[in-house]
Amino acid sequence: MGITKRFPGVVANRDIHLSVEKGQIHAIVGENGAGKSTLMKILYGMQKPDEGTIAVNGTKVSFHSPADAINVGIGMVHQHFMLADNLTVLENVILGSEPRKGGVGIDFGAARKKIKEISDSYGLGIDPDVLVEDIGVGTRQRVEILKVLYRGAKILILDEPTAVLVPHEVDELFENLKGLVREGLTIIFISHHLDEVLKVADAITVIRRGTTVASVDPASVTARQLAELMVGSELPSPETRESTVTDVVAVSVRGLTVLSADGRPLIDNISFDVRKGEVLGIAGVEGNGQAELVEAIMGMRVAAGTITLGEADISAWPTLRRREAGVGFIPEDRHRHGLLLESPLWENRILGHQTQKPNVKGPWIDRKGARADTQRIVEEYDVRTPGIDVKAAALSGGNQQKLIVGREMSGDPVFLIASHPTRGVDVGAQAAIWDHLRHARAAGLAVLLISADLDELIGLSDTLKVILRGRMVADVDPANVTPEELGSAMTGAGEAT
Ligand SMILES: Nc1ncnc2c1ncn2[C@@H]1O[C@H](COP(=O)(O)OP(=O)(O)OP(=O)(O)O)[C@@H](O)[C@H]1O
Repeated sequence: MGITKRFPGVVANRDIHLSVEKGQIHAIVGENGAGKSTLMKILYGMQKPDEGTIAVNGTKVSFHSPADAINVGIGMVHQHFMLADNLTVLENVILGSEPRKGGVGIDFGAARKKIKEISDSYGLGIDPDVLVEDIGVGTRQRVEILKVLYRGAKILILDEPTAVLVPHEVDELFENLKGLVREGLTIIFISHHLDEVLKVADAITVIRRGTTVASVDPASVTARQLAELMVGSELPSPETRESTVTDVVAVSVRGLTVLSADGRPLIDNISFDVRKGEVLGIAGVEGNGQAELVEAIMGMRVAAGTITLGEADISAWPTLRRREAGVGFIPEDRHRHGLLLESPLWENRILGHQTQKPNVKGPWIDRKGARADTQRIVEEYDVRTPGIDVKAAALSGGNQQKLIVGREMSGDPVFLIASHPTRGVDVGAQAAIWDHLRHARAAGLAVLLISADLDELIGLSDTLKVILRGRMVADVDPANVTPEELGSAMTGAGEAT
């Protein structure tokens, strides 16, 4: 009640009132920077509010750390899974809260029994003894949920839980969530996917500019009305109408192969062309080689095969030289590869572009040029920030993403690798990014698009390929495929063997 949280120059939460009923699925929606994550971090003890109170089951609580939140039954499932691949499900689940046997040693038997009980009673279908590296994305997410339940959570906070799932996994997740609330648990989740919110939520709270602006009954609103409540704009569509594909090959990849440390092919003999004015979409369940493909093309990973940009064989070039030759890169992990979180926005504008205009004049960094161009990106891409001197860490996730997209589309790249370009951005910003991509494409940009948002992938792509276990296994016509059909192709259903 009355939660307020200030950061220098911003009020992230202003007198927020949120009341979540036990046994319900409660969705939190709002545009980028509205204050959703801040509110969830406060509820999970990661941040302290400046004002306001939290009550759980009628009792006022005060959190100093997530441990305090867990103690009163609040658990959080983060968007980025935090599981160790080389451990089993059981080892991952008990990590940090291992049951002890007689004071020494871990009581694996007790842990296994408890995991089985939780899995059975909520229908999660989890085998405690498999290695995490051998299970798919949907199962990993259920393991994350189980991990939180194992610690006694009765209220689960999920941050954009469907971002990495294919359609049938989304349906499964929703079934699981419904099962959890039937057993009396409570779910709070953040999502930018309004149609999904309407499908699964019992109640919706809309946050705008730091404060709660509406509590909505999902049965009585449409996705369009919800979008209007959030951002005051209409729901966009990614659809690309006219083709701008030319005959000129911008990028040609031949026989690209990437091996793992133990010699397994992560990318197996992949070849394709991207022509000027073409968006080549790659559909695949996360972890099927997309990351390695992109890193190989960017020169961040050793690979066999050839990559030709225009007339030049760039296969042996370092990353910076590839960028200088006109390759733009919107990375999947914006924190690891996209931004220096502790540096101000204008320095982040220079990152990866430190040898290019407007960031340099002769041999020197041109601070004035970089600052002016950062200001331009902030305006053109609607990056909500108190200024260009704040640290990148101070921006909300969606606004960080807009900054990266703006930077990578600057300087007229000839080839853009866009990995999940609109992940975490709200519907309004998504429409703006789609427009920028379409314009650049019409002007001749070649784009390699990787996205878990299948509507986006189908809508923007001129050509669409499916990647599975490091190989391109199918070509799909984006004009005639539904997200459900594409989802099945991605999981290998119907794959000719
Ligand atoms: N550590 C921080 N320091 C300074 N400002 C911050 C910090 N964290 C968040 N903010 C600011 O608080 C506001 C709310 O951010 P928050 O991350 O809660 O938004 P959000 O609704 O989760 O957005 P998104 O959908 O983009 O993830 C934003 O203006 C953001 O810039």
